[in-house]
Amino acid sequence: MEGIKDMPTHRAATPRRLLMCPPRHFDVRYSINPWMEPEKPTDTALALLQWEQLSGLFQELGHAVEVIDPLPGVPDMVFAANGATVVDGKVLGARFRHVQRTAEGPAYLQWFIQQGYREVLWPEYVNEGEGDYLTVGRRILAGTGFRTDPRSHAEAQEFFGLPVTGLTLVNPRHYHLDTALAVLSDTEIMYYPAAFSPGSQAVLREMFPDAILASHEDAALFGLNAFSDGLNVLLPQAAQGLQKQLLARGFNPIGVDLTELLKAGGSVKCCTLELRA
Ligand SMILES: CN(C)C(=N)NCCC[C@H](N)C(=O)O
Repeated sequence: MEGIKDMPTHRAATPRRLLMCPPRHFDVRYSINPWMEPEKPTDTALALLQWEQLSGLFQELGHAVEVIDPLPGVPDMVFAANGATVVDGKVLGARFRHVQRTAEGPAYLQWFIQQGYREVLWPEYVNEGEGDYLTVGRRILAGTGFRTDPRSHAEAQEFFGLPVTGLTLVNPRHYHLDTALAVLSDTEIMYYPAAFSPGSQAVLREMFPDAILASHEDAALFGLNAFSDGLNVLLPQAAQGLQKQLLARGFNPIGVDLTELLKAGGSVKCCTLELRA
């Protein structure tokens, strides 16, 4: 079995600080990704209930959850992961590709300023926060292809002073990096190879030869939109195959029902912005 002897036998959760935004104004009124079908009904109360269950679970697991108030008129603001990228207490603001989400960038940035964050950058180029920037140990993986401008990758590298590796997404159903790849620990990831260009697949194989590879079925169920604290991995309930793979590697997979939010193309990770001190 590939590299199994090198895998950690004892895993531990580390407490995190997370920012979330309740979906009080949740709706699907426009379509900017293939998951969004505005003609289908949505249930805001159910979205809020599912979100509260996720937030409650994080707290039961020992994580601190901060909350930003949702603005009316921007129903996708629930997807806090898109609101910024925070590493070493530095905040790279988000500049959205689509006009429907433009107001979210300044709203999130203002929250950080009000909270006393001092190193805050309003970006020059489009980037959709942790939707496309995922931190693995002291490296950052950066998506492009649908949302984040590739020129933003150099901007992020310069701002954070950490190596940034660009990865190109090629399948519109995986329009953000965190729909196709999840970070499990400081050295481990899981991903869906077919979501990436051939060159980016080769880069991922080179960097993470022992990564968990998701099946087409699990990736299509948004199974890679997951949050890990190093032990517990919260992911969409339906992604059963990934849950088995995670168990076999010593993680504790926890299935979560966020089906209402999935109507807008988001799930566990999308709702969760990690505030890295
Ligand atoms: C992984 N993350 C953060 C996300 N995938 N975010 C969900 C964004 C959904 C929104 N309707 C959009 O299309 O922007």
